[in-house]
Amino acid sequence: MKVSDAGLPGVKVIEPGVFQDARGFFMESYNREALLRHGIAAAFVQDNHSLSAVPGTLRGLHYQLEPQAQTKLVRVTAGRVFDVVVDIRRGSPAFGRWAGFELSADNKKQLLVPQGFAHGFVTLEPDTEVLYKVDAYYSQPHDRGIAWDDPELGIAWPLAPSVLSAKDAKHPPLREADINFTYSR
Ligand SMILES: Cc1cn([C@H]2C[C@H](O)[C@@H](COP(=O)(O)OP(=O)(O)O[C@H]3O[C@@H](C)C(=O)[C@@H](O)[C@H]3O)O2)c(=O)[nH]c1=O
Repeated sequence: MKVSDAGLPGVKVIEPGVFQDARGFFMESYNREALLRHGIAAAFVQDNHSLSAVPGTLRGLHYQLEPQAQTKLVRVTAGRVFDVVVDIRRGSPAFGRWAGFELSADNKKQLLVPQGFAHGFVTLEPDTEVLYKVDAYYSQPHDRGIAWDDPELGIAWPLAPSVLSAKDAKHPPLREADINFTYSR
């Protein structure tokens, strides 16, 4: 397993070791001890799985408020996404900065999204399936979003969304977002 820093503080790209043979492949998609060796101590409590049928489906940008903030470990098992994280921890030197990563069933890369980051993705292929672990349970009252097209974020999505939920069409820009994360170095 290879773990690399990925442009924003605490964001990491994880590349599991993949064993290919005549049957196909085998990999450990999650190993708590191996992640601990890289300082990733999140105690995951829930696994999520979504299917987006149409390329250009955009989900995001989502986060949960404290005390239900979530670390997310995101991967793709079918298709391909452009996955985006935004640092929304007030006081962070990277506040408002975004980073984007291609995650796919082929590259098997995983993205570690720390608490205090908004997260979203646009699918680049039909029938794309995204799986992710979270370390706090879903809580609808803590569920919040930021506009995917906030001009102050200036996210360079590789394609314009063709499918967006009614909820995701109505999020405020970061400047007006409800945020209660504290940044500590
Ligand atoms: C996220 C979530 C949703 N739900 C329900 C609420 C709703 O009825 C239905 C669909 O929810 P959403 O529209 O919020 O699903 P979706 O837009 O896929 O939300 C997800 O987007 C990505 C980008 C993330 O980062 C995730 O944390 C999550 O916010 O599923 C749960 O029961 N548990 C959960 O953990």
